[in-house]
Amino acid sequence: MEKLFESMYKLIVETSTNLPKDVRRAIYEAKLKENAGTRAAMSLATISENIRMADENVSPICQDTGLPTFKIKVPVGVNQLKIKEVIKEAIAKATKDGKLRPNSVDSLTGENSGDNLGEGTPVIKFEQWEKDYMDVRLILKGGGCENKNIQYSLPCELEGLGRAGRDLDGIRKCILHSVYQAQGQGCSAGFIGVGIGGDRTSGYELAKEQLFRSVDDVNPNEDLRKLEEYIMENANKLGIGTMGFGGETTLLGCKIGAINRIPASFFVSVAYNCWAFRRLGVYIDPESGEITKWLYQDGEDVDLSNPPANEEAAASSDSESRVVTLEAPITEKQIRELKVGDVVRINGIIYTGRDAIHKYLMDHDSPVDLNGQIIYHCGPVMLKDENGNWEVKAAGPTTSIREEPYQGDIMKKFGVRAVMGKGGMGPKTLQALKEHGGVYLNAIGGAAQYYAECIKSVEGVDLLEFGIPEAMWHLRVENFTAVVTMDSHGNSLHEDVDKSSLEKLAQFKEPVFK
Ligand SMILES: O=C(O)C[C@H](O)C(=O)O
Ligand code: SF4
Repeated sequence: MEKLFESMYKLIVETSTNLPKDVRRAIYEAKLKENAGTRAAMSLATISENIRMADENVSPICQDTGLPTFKIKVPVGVNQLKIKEVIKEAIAKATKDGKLRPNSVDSLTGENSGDNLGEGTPVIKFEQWEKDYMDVRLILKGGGCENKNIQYSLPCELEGLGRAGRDLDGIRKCILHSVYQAQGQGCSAGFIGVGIGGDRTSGYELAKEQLFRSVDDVNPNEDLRKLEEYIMENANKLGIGTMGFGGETTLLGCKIGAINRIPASFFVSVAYNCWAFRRLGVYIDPESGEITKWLYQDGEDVDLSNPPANEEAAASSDSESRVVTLEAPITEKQIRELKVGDVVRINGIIYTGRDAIHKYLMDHDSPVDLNGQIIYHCGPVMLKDENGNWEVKAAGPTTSIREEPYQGDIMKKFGVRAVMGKGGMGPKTLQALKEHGGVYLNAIGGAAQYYAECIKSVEGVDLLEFGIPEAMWHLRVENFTAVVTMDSHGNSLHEDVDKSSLEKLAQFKEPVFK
């Protein structure tokens, strides 16, 4: 198996940088459905451009590597311990090469291991089979969408939908609800894997297993096939859309599996995956360790640049949008002029800050003067070049709602005028934006290459002891584009989309599957 290391390294790099063909086709279909000039069309154009750039740069599609998870089938007698060792080496090398973000963090101390290895990381699961080759699959599922996974215990009461009973119709309601509750926070439009039955653990396992099905396969179980079709058709009527900006496509794929349960339990488990659905697979010759076939790469190759990604035209033809240039330090007057729907282009310095920084700033001084500044919720992939200078390899936004308990207080304490991330924030932040004079800017989640290109230099870093993703990076940007989705006048696009999608959800209250 002397070629196994090379094969595993290739699988990891391809999975992180090259979106599979079946996923590309689903995104292409979504693009065709959106009207030119809408925020959804503009976001999908950015996403498409990002996919192209990741390919070209052989760099991560999204900065979040997730918890790399391998599912491996081996012929009887193949040494699984050896395979595990080789995979770990390949993961460490891919991290060192900037193809993965160091993402393995000690849960108690917060220390980042730096190489994606540690207790429980990566996840490697084996099964034996009768075939004479190995099947190795890898999924890189990021944290934002992982946090939107949900498990229902039937019977239950669901917002908008009422009672969900222990039958196919109750399952239908849970799945629709799972899409509603994710809103844009898991970087919609998403793919869902649903597991019916099992216990809390095996139910989630089954849900994740569904994500390894090809997007365009057909469920062999007739009831589940009908349910998958129903969900695809109707979840897309919720109007959540790309990034939760509203639009025609909210869901790109739905795969459902069922296993037995015990009489007292009835779980419906949903694994939500963002549009950056990075999962690939290979067949491996167990003698040489060589790749004999790539999976998910059959079928038509779509051209995602078609229709062309003309963002400028899209932004200006949207009657709601004006384009405003921002450069810190920003005054309260400038901020109060911004309204939900405005497109901003940022030039100058922005500072990253995510979970560790927000917690830290609550009871410490800031290492830099944040008065009038912009905080970017982002945990980038960074590498040092041969001269010892930091280079940005990927830098899309992270889910902002995690900072909800801190954000308003921090803006007021330090005079921050704008925070940028994705998925929006809640009522506490909205209130603070109003009182203090601030805005929330929504960048396109997962567009890590697209934004990395807007970063012209790394001017400094503080609190690097928190690890690369959690440090405060000082970034000089040019034409960094985002949309105002919460303003200083009490308006929130996220609140509006949540409300209208809940109303739409209620239209699915009546039984469909008897
Ligand atoms: O950790 C990140 O960079 C982002 C995360 O995947 C998220 O969606 O919030
Ligand atoms: S930032 Fe968005 S696209 Fe990237 S892993 Fe998180 S949920 Fe997925």
